[in-house]
Amino acid sequence: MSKLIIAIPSKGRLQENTHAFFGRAGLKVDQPGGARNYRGAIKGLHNVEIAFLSASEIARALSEGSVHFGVTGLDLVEENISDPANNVHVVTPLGFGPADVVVAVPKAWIDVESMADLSDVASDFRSRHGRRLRVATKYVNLTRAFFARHGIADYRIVESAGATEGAPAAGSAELIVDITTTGSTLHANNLKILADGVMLKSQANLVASLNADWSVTALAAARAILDRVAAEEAARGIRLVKAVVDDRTQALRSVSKVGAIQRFSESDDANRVNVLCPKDAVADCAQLLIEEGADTVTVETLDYVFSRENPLFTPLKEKVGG
Ligand SMILES: Nc1ncnc2c1ncn2[C@@H]1O[C@H](COP(=O)(O)OP(=O)(O)OP(=O)(O)O)[C@@H](O)[C@H]1O
Ligand SMILES: O=P(O)(O)OC[C@H]1O[C@H](OP(=O)(O)OP(=O)(O)O)[C@H](O)[C@@H]1O
Ligand SMILES: [Mg+2]
Repeated sequence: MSKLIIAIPSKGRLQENTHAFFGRAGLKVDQPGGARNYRGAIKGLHNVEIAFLSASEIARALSEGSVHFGVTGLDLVEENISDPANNVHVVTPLGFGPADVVVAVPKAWIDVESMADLSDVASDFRSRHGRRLRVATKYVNLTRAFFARHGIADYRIVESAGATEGAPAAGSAELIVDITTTGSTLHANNLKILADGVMLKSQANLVASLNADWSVTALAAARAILDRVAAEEAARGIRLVKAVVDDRTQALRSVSKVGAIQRFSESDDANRVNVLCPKDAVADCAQLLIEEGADTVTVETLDYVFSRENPLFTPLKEKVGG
């Protein structure tokens, strides 16, 4: 029996939000011995083991199949995993860690605004200087693919491990490809993003490895985790709306137009309605119920909405067999 292994960021900007994400799903990540212990557990789930890794190590572990699930940035999935479509399955985006991978050039290049302009500069540069334009980046694979798509071949990649934005000023490259969120690092280094130079819009994702050992035990644990995650996700978009109306059947028909549905049959009071309503339609739903005779309509937020069909688990199960 092999446990389900989940890799979560041990440091960096995704760490805190990852703990919060599992917490919202009612899953408490335990790191016995504190931040220096690289193995942990989830309280109450005995067939789950947590591996604490850096965000880029998580992408590699998913690719190898040494972990079943990982939380990491889409940029790292696309950069560090060859043929991601056949090696990993993106379970769900997590709504945090937004960042764009972009092509940025010195602001002083006033007539370079697009990838087409850059293409011209690259050819000119080569004939004028007898060497190729240098692009500093750690996103080597993403850069190659993106530049090829724009027909740019006259360039050379200078691999950069950190402080990439400093490369043009330091003279080690002419332009860069890097990740940005607020843009303040680019701005501080007098760089601008090309108009069509956004290569990838990234955020943190829950990702499954297709190469891991998906034993019956691991798959059952995955289902338990994804049930909670899906239930929490569903609850965030839904409100419980309650009212007493003149005619329940007619009221339910009316609110079904805004997507509200009755989930529980009430035998006690023939005029009471309890409906689950999409969050954005709550005001319309309340209005319709008042038209159906309600004096008061109350709206409650929910912690979880569990369903027999799990939209996160079903596609995973299809991919890993089981
Ligand atoms: N402003 C940002 N800059 C860089 N990365 C960001 C930003 N916002 C979100 N991210 C995401 O966080 C991921 C990890 O970045 P972070 O710098 O936190 O990790 P790290 O601790 O440097 O990890 P590693 O040592 O593996 O590089 C990025 O790959 C990206 O997906
Ligand atoms: O657009 P901004 O909001 O300014 O953020 C972008 C910067 O943040 C990241 O560096 P990080 O701080 O992670 O340092 P690192 O390169 O050492 O990982 C990234 O590599 C950029 O340099
Ligand atoms: Mg970083």
